[in-house]
Amino acid sequence: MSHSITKICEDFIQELDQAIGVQSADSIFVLTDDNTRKFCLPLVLDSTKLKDCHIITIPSGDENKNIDSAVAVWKFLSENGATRKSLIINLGGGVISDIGGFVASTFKRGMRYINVSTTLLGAVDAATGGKTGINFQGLKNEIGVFAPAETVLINIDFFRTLDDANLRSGYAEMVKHALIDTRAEWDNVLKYDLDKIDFSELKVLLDRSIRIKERVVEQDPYEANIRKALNLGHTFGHAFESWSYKVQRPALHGYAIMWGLLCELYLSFIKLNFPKEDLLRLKYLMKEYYGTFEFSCNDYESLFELMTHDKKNDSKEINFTLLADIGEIRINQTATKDEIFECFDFFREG
Ligand SMILES: NC(=O)c1ccc[n+]([C@@H]2O[C@H](COP(=O)([O-])OP(=O)(O)OC[C@H]3O[C@@H](n4cnc5c(N)ncnc54)[C@H](O)[C@@H]3O)[C@@H](O)[C@H]2O)c1
Ligand SMILES: O=C(O)C(=O)C[C@@H](O)[C@H](O)[C@H](O)COP(=O)(O)O
Ligand SMILES: [Zn+2]
Repeated sequence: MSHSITKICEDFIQELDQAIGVQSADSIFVLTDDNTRKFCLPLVLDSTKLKDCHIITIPSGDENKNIDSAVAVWKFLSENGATRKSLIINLGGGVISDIGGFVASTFKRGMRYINVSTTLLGAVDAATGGKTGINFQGLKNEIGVFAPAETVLINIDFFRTLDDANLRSGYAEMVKHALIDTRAEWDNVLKYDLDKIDFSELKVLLDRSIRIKERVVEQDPYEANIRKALNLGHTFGHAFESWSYKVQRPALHGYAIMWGLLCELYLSFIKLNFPKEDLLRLKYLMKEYYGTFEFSCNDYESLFELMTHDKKNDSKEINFTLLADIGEIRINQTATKDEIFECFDFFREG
């Protein structure tokens, strides 16, 4: 699998025109959700390359990252003459790039796609690296394929219409990237002031954060080994996220991952001696900006059951990526049910 370079654009329309131009597509489909149709599409349509494009819109939100949305997009492509030489432009956050990438890579066994990431989370993480897919039966990304975008374009200006919650959600994946990288990057990311969003500072951090992901994906595109580092926080995090929809208290992906990171750094602390002061720094950040997720000990079994579906698992054991220190990645770690429940206790202690 070859990897595209993710670009933070200086002149977005010029870069978009160029990215579309090199594809020589026979027709172009722009996939949006309700919000990106309203906030982002008008700017994108300034591209002369898009004057005859088809626009497909699906409802926003992770609850719509499902087979019904995929079917709606496949149907639209089929009824509007899409061929293998057509191009999809995914204009949106992680939900749009995950579904759009999945639909593109399966329609007629594969058409090309470009991600134009309009959320911080999409820009720092989801749009890059070729993981595509949909949720299924209450499980995150249960169905999907690895299929990279031709190009990933980021226009920081799109982030200006994001609310604080979605900025924080994206920042959580930047925290994850810093944790698997270096202490210097961890310090830099923690210094960023979430109370006063400065977009030019964010751009510098974002660029470095994307490169952390790109370096990992380059080494192991199909997650056979080191790419599992990018899943730090997700064994617990995806269980929290799935559970949040079950109990009708939906949590944004990045919030669930921040909660998952706290549990997994605690597990790292008890099993690998991860530094307590860094665990507490993360706990402080979480409490200040992400709040907590309420559940009781009666819910432990259900959360545990969700963790048994993690894609990193290869037997009856649950697979974690843990850290011995900042940047000291230990993949393929396991934990007993008692240890996992101890993490839930620690999380609920507040
Ligand atoms: N494939 C991967 O490697 C990968 C990595 C991380 C996360 N993900 C997936 O990404 C998804 C989360 O991504 P997300 O946080 O971008 O979610 P999202 O795509 O749902 O976007 C969040 C919200 O912001 C709205 N929005 C998007 N752009 C906007 C803009 N510019 N202005 C105003 N509103 C805007 C959306 O409509 C939505 O309501 C999850 O499904 C997660 O599983 C995938
Ligand atoms: O790119 C990766 O690899 C990741 O794990 C990035 C994660 O942030 C992302 O949430 C991903 O979708 C999780 O994948 P999954 O394989 O655990 O479903
Ligand atoms: Zn994630």
